[in-house]
Amino acid sequence: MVIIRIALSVPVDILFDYQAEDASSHDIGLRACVPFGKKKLTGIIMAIGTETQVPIEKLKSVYCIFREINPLPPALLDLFQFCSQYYHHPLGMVIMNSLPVLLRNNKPVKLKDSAQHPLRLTDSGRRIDITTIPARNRVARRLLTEFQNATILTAQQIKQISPRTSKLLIEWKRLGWVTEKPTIETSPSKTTPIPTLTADQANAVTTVTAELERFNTWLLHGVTGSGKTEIYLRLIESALSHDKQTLVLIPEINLTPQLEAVFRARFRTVLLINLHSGLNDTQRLTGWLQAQRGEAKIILGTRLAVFTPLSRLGLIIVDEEHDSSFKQQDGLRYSARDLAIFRARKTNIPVVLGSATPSLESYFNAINGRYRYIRLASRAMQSARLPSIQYIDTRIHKSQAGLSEPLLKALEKCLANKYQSLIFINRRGYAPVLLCKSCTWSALCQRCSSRLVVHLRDKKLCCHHCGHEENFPRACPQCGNQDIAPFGQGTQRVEETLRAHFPAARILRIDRDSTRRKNAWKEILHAIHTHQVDILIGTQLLAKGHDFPNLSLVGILNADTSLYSTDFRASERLFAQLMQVSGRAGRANVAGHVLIQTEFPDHPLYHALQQHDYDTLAQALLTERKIAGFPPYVYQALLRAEAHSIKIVLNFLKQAAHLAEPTQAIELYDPVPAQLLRLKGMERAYLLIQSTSRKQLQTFLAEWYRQINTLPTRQVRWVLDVDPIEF
Ligand SMILES: Nc1ncnc2c1ncn2[C@@H]1O[C@H](COP(=O)(O)OP(=O)(O)OP(=O)(O)O)[C@@H](O)[C@H]1O
Ligand SMILES: [Zn+2]
Repeated sequence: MVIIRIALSVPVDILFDYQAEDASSHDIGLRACVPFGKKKLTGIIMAIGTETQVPIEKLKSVYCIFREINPLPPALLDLFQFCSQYYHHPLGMVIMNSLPVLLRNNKPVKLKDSAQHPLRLTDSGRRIDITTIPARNRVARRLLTEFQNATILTAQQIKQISPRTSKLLIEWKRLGWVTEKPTIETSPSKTTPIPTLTADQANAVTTVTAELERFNTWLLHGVTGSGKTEIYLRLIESALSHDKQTLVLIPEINLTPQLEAVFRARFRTVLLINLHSGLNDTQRLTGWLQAQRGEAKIILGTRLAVFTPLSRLGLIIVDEEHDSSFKQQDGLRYSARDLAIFRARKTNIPVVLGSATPSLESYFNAINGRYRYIRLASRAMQSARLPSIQYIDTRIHKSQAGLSEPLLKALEKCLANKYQSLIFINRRGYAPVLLCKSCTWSALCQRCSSRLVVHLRDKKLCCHHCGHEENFPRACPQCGNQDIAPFGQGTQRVEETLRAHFPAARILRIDRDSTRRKNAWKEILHAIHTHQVDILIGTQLLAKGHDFPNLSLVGILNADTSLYSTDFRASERLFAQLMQVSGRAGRANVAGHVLIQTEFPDHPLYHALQQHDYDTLAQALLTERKIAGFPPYVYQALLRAEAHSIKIVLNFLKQAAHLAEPTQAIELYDPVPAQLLRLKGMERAYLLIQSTSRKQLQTFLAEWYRQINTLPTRQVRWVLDVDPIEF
């Protein structure tokens, strides 16, 4: 009897056995559809055997095994296993949630488009003069133009240009203009000039390339504008020359257009896919399959892309490795950066973590020799220097609507010089709220323990935690006072003030609202690069990764709000963020200046920032952490729980704590309510567990997880959060 053992997306961490006479060991990693209770479910075959614990009369037969696409490779199955064990999350849920939606349902994959090979423009195709095609052949003209821009087009992309191209393409293939043959031609295109590496860059490239064949975690710590992207390009080029794939992980979908354009321009003949969260189901499946088949050579993506099957993986790059977006904040709370390191180790290939402001964890590992450490101390462009940083003491310089006189003066000067400037508003824990000054009533969200944020433009109050929206009240609901006004500076308020002050300036506000539309980012970036904008106003979205050559002045508002936070990571984050946003200034031929409004100009964090001195601050923070017993000196996990009332939650956590058998190596703390107690109508609390030994913590968690699962938890939702970064 042949038994297949399947991982299904159900909240119990076991494999399920089914009979499947036609199965063989080649089927491991394939999808199979099986009966499950009254339902049909599709899961992944993890093992094949001849024996089962299930009584024969209860053993059911598989409906079918889907063999139209290749099985998930063993290395990927290893990654899933590790992920499930390390984060204590059911294996089937780990796997199924990482797969493209079209692979999760009970149907075979329709391979019509995704199976077709992408087409590549040949040299003779490139030489065709577009004007030789009659103007009335609009489809032909558009298609050729697209090919001449991108060189490689997938079936999907071609279909988007026009659904009526098949005849045309048959003809073009016959003429030798396009071909299905993949190329491993890796010589970079001649059209974009390739810079000569700086000494620091050259050193980085040589050092890593010398060890492309084996696992190492490299921390590439280069100041803002030091040209880390160029290093990535050279490393990718090396990987390509061995016909290997590179996985590039980035924190934000907003950063992809810029990076994608740079990569495409450099590697015109190579298939690059972009697996971000904005794709539709078919696009995602297509890219995923091209990656699995090894056709896509460069895979660019956010967090989830770490789970892409890659048959010829040779290099992983994690850009902006310090960014908290790499950690998933619900469900399976994985860190894509940490999984990338695991994956690289298993595959025996290098993983490069790049940042101007490494996380303290990575920095700690680098100075201890666990990671290999590469530093880039200066900016890549000869003319570029790190910006000058100055503080505006807001106790002396009073401000109008948040903007002080010296900052307004500096903006004026920048405008006169025709340079761009950026006003950055630190939003963390600070946004404009509606306040009644006579009775101190403020507008609260009904479902979360948070204040509603004022959106001036559409006269709405919004909850930034659950998305709830309501209209402005006419008067204070508590005392009837009609004079209720927004309090605090949001991006919209600052925009209004600046517009009034500089009526001729072209001002662009960038926040979640203004970037939601499809292609919004592409248009914004285009506007900035073609200098259709004088002043940018934005929040965290603008802080990272961008390269705007003409940006000279950065003004920072509300930084102080994070200085004295209770979160032990607040200083690290604030420093990273300020260094990143300051780093947008003066990256090319214009000098950069940064002005920070603060009430605490003498704070050590600001001192370090002014000196661009990452090390002094990092060392100081590490010392603090060591004394206080915080990561990276200990390893942490949270048991997070939520229910309709905090009493139920705390009760559950106490029961769970009771089940635990802490050893000497494990510290178990009392349950505490979360800082944001109510979220989307649920009340939340957590319990902290920590240990100086990661291994012991894991052993403890595995046993404890098993026991918590035996508790009656009908009213409670709970999850283990390993290596939590938010409390
Ligand atoms: N060797 C070089 N010679 C001249 N210019 C270079 C060189 N390398 C990179 N540059 C240019 O320097 C600028 C900054 O490079 P890049 O955006 O890669 O910096 P970065 O290290 O990623 O910085 P950040 O961490 O701030 O994102 C870019 O405009 C890039 O084209
Ligand atoms: Zn809410």
